[in-house]
Amino acid sequence: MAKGKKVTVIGTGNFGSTVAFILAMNGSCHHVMLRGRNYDIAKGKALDMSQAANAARQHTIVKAAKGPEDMEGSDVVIITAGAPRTPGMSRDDLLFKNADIVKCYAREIKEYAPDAIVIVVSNPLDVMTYVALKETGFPRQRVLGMAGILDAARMAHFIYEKLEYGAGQIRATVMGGHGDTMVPLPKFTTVAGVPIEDLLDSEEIGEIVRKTRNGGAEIVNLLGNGSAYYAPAKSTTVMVEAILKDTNQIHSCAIMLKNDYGYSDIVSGVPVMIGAGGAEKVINMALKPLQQTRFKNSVASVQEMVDTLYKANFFDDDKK
Ligand SMILES: NC(=O)c1ccc[n+]([C@@H]2O[C@H](COP(=O)([O-])OP(=O)(O)OC[C@H]3O[C@@H](n4cnc5c(N)ncnc54)[C@H](O)[C@@H]3O)[C@@H](O)[C@H]2O)c1
Repeated sequence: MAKGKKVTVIGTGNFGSTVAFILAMNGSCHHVMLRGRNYDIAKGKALDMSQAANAARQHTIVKAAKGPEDMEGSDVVIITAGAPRTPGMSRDDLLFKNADIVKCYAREIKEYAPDAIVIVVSNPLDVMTYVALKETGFPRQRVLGMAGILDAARMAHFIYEKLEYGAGQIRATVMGGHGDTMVPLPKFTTVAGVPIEDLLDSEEIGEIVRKTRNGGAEIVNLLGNGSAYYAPAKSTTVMVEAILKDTNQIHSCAIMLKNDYGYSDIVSGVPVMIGAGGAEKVINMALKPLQQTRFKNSVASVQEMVDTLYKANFFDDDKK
């Protein structure tokens, strides 16, 4: 009998719990394994979600992992564990703290789920994806970061706010790193196939681009404690389902670049065809000179953080 699909979610905070819940509600896979620091909390959430799956008439069973060995047989592993930035903590402090967390879980994945496709969501996203790739030693096809789908969804929302029509029909495209230097691409954005450049003037589009870049921070400021998780979690499950269903659809994801857009050995967000093998293909689009410059700046900001890790001898294999 063919085995059912299994997805492990590492981290049972807001993001991890919501990802697991959506997978259970959609019946996206047979098993969801929740791996958290506190087994009782993971178990309580797993029971709650399994019971919700029954209410939703879905077959998905959610379980709590007692240890890393419970990741065995995972088709997909999602890393959501990450410490929040606390008062007095510098950006670099957070970088090292989360890099340590991702390193630790990446090594567990390498040992216990060596065939899995890894999706990283912990921030700073592009650097954490880089760390997961280096520490698992997996091919780049099997280590992806989630950000572009979320950033595109945010851009689509702000376009809808401006137009007041077309909700659900807006296809936005965002490239580059997940942060202030992300590159929203109005040129590749449409409403039911109509280019937004035909529907909005350049000032309106500029405002949408600024709002998209600030989309995460806006929610952080409103919540006062913690960051967004509904749209991020939904965006992550889009990637998981593309893998499990082998859709070969194109989504913007963070991936190690290999002669893509003129860059290599650095992670950034680009359009990727996702299927059963993970990133089946990177799609190289023709960018305008201004878009090329913005993408270059975005790559440079990720490179700076990666260089900080190398300078501190963070990687055991410290030859770059
Ligand atoms: N990629 C994106 O677009 C995106 C969007 C939103 C949030 N995020 C990131 O996702 C991550 C999780 O967000 P959240 O809202 O779930 O946060 P949260 O605070 O609700 O949960 C964090 C989780 O990480 C675990 N954790 C914290 N420190 C740990 C440590 N030292 N070792 C092991 N586990 C540890 C916690 O136990 C908890 O399960 C954060 O890094 C956040 O910045 C990314």
